[in-house]
Amino acid sequence: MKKRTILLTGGGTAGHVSLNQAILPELQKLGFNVEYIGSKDGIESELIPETFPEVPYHAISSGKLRRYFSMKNFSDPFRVGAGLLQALSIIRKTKPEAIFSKGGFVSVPVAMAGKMLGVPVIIHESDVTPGLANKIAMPFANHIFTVFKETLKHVPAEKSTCTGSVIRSELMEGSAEIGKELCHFESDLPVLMIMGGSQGSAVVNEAIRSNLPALMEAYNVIHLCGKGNLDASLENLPNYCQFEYVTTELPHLLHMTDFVVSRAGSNSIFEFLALKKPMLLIPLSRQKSRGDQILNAQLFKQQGFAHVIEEEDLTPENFLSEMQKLHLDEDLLVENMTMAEPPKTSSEMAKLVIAHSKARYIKK
Ligand SMILES: CC(=O)N[C@H]1[C@@H](OP(=O)(O)OP(=O)(O)OC[C@H]2O[C@@H](n3ccc(=O)[nH]c3=O)[C@H](O)[C@@H]2O)O[C@H](CO)[C@@H](O)[C@@H]1O
Repeated sequence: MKKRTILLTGGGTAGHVSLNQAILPELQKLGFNVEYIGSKDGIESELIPETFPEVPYHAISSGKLRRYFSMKNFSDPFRVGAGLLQALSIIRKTKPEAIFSKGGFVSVPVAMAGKMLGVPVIIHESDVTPGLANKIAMPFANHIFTVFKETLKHVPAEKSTCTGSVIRSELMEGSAEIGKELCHFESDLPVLMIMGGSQGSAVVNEAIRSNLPALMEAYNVIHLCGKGNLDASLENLPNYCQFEYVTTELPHLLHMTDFVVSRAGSNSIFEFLALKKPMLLIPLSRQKSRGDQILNAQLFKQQGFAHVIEEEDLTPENFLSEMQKLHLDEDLLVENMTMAEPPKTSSEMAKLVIAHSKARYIKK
């Protein structure tokens, strides 16, 4: 019997791909054929074929939907239109039971095409306030899942459920020993991981590198600095290890980490919470975003999971004093995180997706 198909979509940044990476193998275990619709050159076009070479990857045209003026605002609607035609053709061929959309601009024409062809569309929103792509796609959705319960105020309540976070299972299974081999640290100092989101952050990189001598006295530093941001002059330092972007290494690096400094993208911060890593968050500012990371970070601070410093308040001097405060608060932060609601497993999330698809029964 031919396997039933689930179509996944989402991309642009890893934050719009990582949940798809988590549930994809679980959907396969449940007996479904999984196919992916992504953009031609977004991060998903690398991550999905690399991790799941057996999964058909359909690249479609996508255009950015901007809230500001750009000459591309005139050409991008045509790209979105082309993406819609391509998505319609892929959906007609694959006849999916459901489309699961993790957001990002590429997902908008896919959700629209799903609605036009009567395929259930399920959207996932991981930030407190919905991103522009998800906002546009919401009318086409049959159901919306949110990570934060506060998000339910910003989405149509009658077709939305808060599921909490979902963590890729491999992140829970790292080995600190392998992490140590990857970094070649020579001392036993505590390990500080820096993550500037999936793309790296110039502001976070500057805060770290301008304080490197002081930081290296207190920590072994793992710096995930983003594509194109390696600094050749910092190679071969004994307590500093920089990577552009890590994939299979991440679980091991996380397991050897004692403290984290990070942007406040939803996926990252829930991963640190699940692994109980005391974190100092530097959310993306309102000048550069809709302020979603500020809200994510504030909710984590209110629950006692994180310390937060806003980008505008960050100076080389107060960064070091914030690190000292984080260190002093370590036990309390870990205690609070231990009491947090555990994340959903990828398998539970995959079953929720199926529960909202045409296929309402699952192979036992
Ligand atoms: C600039 C921007 O638009 N940022 C948004 C984007 O962030 P971004 O793409 O940075 O998303 P998140 O922080 O949510 O997730 C990043 C993901 O990348 C992974 N990772 C990161 C670095 C690395 O080297 N290897 C690796 O695997 C993390 O483990 C995590 O799973 O999506 C988030 C979720 O919608 C939003 O909250 C952010 O505001």
